[in-house]
Amino acid sequence: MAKRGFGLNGEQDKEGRKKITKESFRRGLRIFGYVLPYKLKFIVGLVFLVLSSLTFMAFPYLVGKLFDSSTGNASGLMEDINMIAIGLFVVILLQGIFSFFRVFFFAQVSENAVADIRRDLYSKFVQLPISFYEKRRVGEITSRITTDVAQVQDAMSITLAELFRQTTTLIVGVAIIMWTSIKLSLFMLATFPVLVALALVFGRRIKALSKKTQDELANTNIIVEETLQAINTVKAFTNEMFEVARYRTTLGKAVKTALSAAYYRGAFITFIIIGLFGGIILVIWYGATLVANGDIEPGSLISFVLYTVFIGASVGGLGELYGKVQSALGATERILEILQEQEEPTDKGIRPLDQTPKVNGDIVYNQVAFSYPTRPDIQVLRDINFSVKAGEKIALVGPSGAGKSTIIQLLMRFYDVSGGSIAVDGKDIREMDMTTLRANVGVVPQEVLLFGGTIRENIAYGRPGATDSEIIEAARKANAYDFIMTFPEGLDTLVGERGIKLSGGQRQRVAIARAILKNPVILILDEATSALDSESEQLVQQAMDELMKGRTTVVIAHRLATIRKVDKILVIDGGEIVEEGSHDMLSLNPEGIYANLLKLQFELS
Ligand SMILES: Nc1ncnc2c1ncn2[C@@H]1O[C@H](COP(=O)(O)OP(=O)(O)OP(=O)(O)O)[C@@H](O)[C@H]1O
Repeated sequence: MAKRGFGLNGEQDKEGRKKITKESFRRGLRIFGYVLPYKLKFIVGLVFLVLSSLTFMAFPYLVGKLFDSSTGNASGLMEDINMIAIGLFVVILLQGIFSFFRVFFFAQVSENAVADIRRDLYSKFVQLPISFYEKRRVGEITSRITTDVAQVQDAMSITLAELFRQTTTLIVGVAIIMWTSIKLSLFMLATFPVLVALALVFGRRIKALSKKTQDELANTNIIVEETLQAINTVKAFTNEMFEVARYRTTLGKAVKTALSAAYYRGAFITFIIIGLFGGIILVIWYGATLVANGDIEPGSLISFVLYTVFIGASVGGLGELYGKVQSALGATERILEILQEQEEPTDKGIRPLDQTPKVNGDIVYNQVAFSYPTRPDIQVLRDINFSVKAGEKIALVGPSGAGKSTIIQLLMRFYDVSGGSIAVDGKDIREMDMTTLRANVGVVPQEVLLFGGTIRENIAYGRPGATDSEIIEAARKANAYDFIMTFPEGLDTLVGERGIKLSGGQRQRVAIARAILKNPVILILDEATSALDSESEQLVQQAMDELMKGRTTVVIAHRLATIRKVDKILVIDGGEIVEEGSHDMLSLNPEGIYANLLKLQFELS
């Protein structure tokens, strides 16, 4: 299936950066809706930002005056060296204090706002329909909640403040130097910013190359991971040397890119030393001639040079920030795109299962046709007609890929039918409340995935809030209690990635216990394809029989021996019902697919 990336429209580059246009900026600002609840703190942070930026600008001025007073060129308050030095300390102290509060308040705003964004994204994720996930890679989706949100957080806390600080430095700095000496300012502005801009371009190239180096190194790691994970296969095919050669080739590429990055890095350092410092020397040289001619005071030259460095740094900083703003806009756009997706019409409140209305359990499929949204060109089901009365049990059998799982996915409204209708208790499920529908259906899937946590939590997932005795009762009925009690921690045994690994049959019994606890009217049993050993199989089967009692049940059967007792068997092939009837009836038709499947399984076993 073709997976499609998302959020990367024509205007975004490979790294997800967005061109800054008026429109993209306007849209990007929408994310600031999340700042609104914290606007007071944001404004306080902004005030501290202004204060810290302005005090910062007083520093070069005072240093110049300090120099002037030492050479007797100052007058008034600025005559006293000690006073100026104290003034400098005060400036630095204030700057330090202001910066602390700026960081403190902005962090409060960004941390809270970002947590709100994450919460909304996650809540959106779990409520989006399955079809949303079919079109996207999980990695891409999770990166919305991790990388993209982190970028927005950066933008709210650091980038915004830096943008403001650098712009103030630039504007106020240029105004002050202009006021100090127009001639020297024009000279400086004609040289220094150009050099800084050049350094910026240079820096970008280096960054791109280091990224390429990292990507190539990552490629070499993929080989290591792949081969080590499949080391048995590598050895079985005696492909050790083939893998070594493959690794060596990719490693060679990474070294080549790393070296060319190093070449640029070296050149960059040379450029900084010669170019940028050369630029400063030029400014000092021209300034010194102005001092010699009596055009400006020596102290002013010192302030001037300091302002020049500040201005240069802010020009460089703004260039960096431009890239960051672009990335943040791209990230914002991708986040907003998800937040605007249409979610499933499920209940938004938490309603306990026992307060959900119960259905009767009559199911009718009427001329159901279906194509998956990702593959509208392939018709997976056509003209499916069958009915199951409340409490009846039916089985779906047929070759792999026939459409059995699809039929039951439609019952849970993971997808809507493309044609025809499915009714429960005579009502089209599209008109039913989705939460009520799903709350009435219990599933024991083919591949049981347990959540990381205890066995108790995993069983209780069937009905959050179930009491201990209910959980134990469910585990007993599911034939799971005995094996659970063989673990020293019993129900508190951890399963999942960091816990104990349960066998296929054990996992199934936990899933059955979960379903028993849910106590659904309609039950879907998707038999495991992988064979269980006969003892485990018997325990699972007993548990399933217990679970089926009194429920409308649809079994997807792989082992025909288990479905002799069902009321009706539907044989599915190529998306259609090709045979229908009881076991006794179908097995009597020697030409029939069911009879043949039976024969085949009998011969195999
Ligand atoms: N999410 C999906 N997107 C697109 N096509 C799908 C999707 N899931 C299944 N299909 C296709 O639909 C057809 C029916 O698949 P389905 O899983 O319903 O078969 P099945 O009878 O349950 O098979 P099995 O017994 O192997 O589980 C197959 O051709 C499959 O490739």
